[in-house]
Amino acid sequence: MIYTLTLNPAIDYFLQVDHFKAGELNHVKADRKMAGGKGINVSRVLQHLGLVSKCLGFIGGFTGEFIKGKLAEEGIETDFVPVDGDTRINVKLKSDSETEINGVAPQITDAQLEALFGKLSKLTDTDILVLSGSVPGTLPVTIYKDIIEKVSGSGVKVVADTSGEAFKKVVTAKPFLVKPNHHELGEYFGVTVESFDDVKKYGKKLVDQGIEHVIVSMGGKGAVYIDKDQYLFAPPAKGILKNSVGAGDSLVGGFLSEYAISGDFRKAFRKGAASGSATAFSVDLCTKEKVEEILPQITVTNI
Ligand SMILES: Nc1ncnc2c1ncn2[C@@H]1O[C@H](COP(=O)(O)OP(=O)(O)OP(=O)(O)O)[C@@H](O)[C@H]1O
Ligand SMILES: O=P(O)(O)OC[C@@]1(O)O[C@H](CO)[C@@H](O)[C@@H]1O
Repeated sequence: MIYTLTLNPAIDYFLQVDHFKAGELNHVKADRKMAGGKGINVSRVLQHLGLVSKCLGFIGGFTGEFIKGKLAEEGIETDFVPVDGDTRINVKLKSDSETEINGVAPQITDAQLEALFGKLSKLTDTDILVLSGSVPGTLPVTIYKDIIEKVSGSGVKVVADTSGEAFKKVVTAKPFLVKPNHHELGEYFGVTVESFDDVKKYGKKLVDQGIEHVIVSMGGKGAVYIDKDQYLFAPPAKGILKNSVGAGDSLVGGFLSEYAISGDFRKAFRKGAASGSATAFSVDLCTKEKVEEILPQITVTNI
């Protein structure tokens, strides 16, 4: 079973405003509320691509009820730890440019954290655990590292997709796979990562630190896969950008949808890249039909 852990889920509140002006009254032309948070997005993509997964994490309040309802409507399994406060709302403002304002997490108590550890202790070597997104302020920034250390005896494969300090800490626990974007990779090493050579150089440094598989996503420039033997490039598909929110999660979801079945990294990387582009060209996260339409455009090459 694939488990996704979203410590900090959100309602993603998309607002369309014509020519947004800061400091003035703006009227919304259209809006949309989605169940969001990186791990939840991975589970939704897996569901769209025909794979079962289970969402773990902390959820609370009226916003949490909304998210649970949306996931139930889609038939996605969940096993959240309830918390007292309201799960956050993240504003995704689409106007002449895209602006994101991500909300603040509710309080998480020691007992609630223990309840999560209890669930994670049941995972086995046939499972994959995806750790995705930001860490709520009331949890230690080492939490993903702590989780990997706690589950390491079980043989569960851990995928990590986070940023900032949490990424720095989780890397030291050597997850099976990490998926930074090129900005996050640069931030980790204190450099600017722009070119493919930069991505290869710094991605390989993560492999040398003991991470078996590294995927660096580069938005509209595609993605690079690195392990100890090879560098692979997946180009972006051609299309009209509708929504970049969740493209990275779709890459992870698409990758796992193939890897969990065939164990073939090259095929999985291709499917992940197609899924990322499919989401970029969709209003919501990618569908199976959209991914299949895009797959022929993605030829993975050794670079
Ligand atoms: N404009 C685009 N055109 C084509 N493909 C895209 C575009 N944007 C993203 N993709 C595809 O999706 C993948 C993931 O995108 P990106 O690098 O933006 O992820 P991210 O920064 O982790 O995003 P998020 O955090 O919003 O999920 C890219 O590697 C690429 O394959
Ligand atoms: O604040 P975090 O946890 O880093 O990111 C959360 C988030 O921006 O990431 C997802 C897209 O990847 C959205 O669904 C969600 O709003």
